[in-house]
Amino acid sequence: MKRDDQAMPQLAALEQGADAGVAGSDAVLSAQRVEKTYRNGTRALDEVKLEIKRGEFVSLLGPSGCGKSTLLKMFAGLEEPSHGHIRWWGKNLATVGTPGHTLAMVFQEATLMPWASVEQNVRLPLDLKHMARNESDARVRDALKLVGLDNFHKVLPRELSGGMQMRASIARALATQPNLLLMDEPFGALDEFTRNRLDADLRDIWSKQDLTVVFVTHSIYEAVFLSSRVIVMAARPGRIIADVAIDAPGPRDDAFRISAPFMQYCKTLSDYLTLANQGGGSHDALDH
Ligand SMILES: Nc1ncnc2c1ncn2[C@@H]1O[C@H](COP(=O)(O)OP(=O)(O)OP(=O)(O)O)[C@@H](O)[C@H]1O
Repeated sequence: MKRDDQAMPQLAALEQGADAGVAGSDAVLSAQRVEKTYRNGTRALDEVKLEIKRGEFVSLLGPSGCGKSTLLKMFAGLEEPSHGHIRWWGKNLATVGTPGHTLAMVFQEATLMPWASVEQNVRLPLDLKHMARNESDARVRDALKLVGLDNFHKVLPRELSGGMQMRASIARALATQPNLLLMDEPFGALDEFTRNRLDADLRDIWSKQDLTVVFVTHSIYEAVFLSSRVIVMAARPGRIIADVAIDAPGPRDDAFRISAPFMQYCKTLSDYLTLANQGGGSHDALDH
């Protein structure tokens, strides 16, 4: 496919990053020529090269089956690459969990214990670490406040709406004070209004903390609203076809959702997704 680096500067940047090879000192995550073939022969990922820096909010966007969840699971250490390797803070998985190098994952389902209160659910990972009660009390209180559930400590999950259950799930992750938060389509099952509110709150939480986020989504609008950078993937085999910086000035609020830059970014990502759905974009760019 013909390429035009003038029209698609982000692609040139993507390739520079990939060619740099060794992750920079502020790299939280780096995937170096990562491939994944499952036991049944499905080639889920092909030569993924990606570096994510401290403080970025990166969305993985692409059609069903392009390997977004597979890549996220590898970032969480839940799957191993068939080839290539992943580095966390420039090191191997053994460093994860050391101070300043902690990660947490939020899944599409809230996965709360139904018999336990919100507070007990959020405390669970801290109890598993045998954290002193006064410290875990403070962490649970702060995390529930951050997600807007301060008045719901004693409530059972079934008494909460889907959006509030997801808030509790995010609080459970935040209570561990992660430096890296991996989120696999956490708001995909929610109605649009609730999803927009949670997106706005998540963006707010991210902006106030030393937090790097990798977020899987199918939604162009959600990706543009949330992200500092969107990675577009295509399927069969799963691969990265574009790396788009979302450099929108000003606050990301409801006005941003109807602004000209927002629409322009959506158009750019939509063009890439069309290319992905047509089976194009083999580690390469859209023709303009
Ligand atoms: N455990 C597995 N064993 C075999 N194949 C798998 C496994 N997990 C995923 N796959 C396949 O790997 C490919 C990528 O799947 P993955 O779930 O990573 O894609 P995705 O982009 O997250 O899709 P979706 O948006 O539908 O969740 C798909 O073809 C999928 O069927």
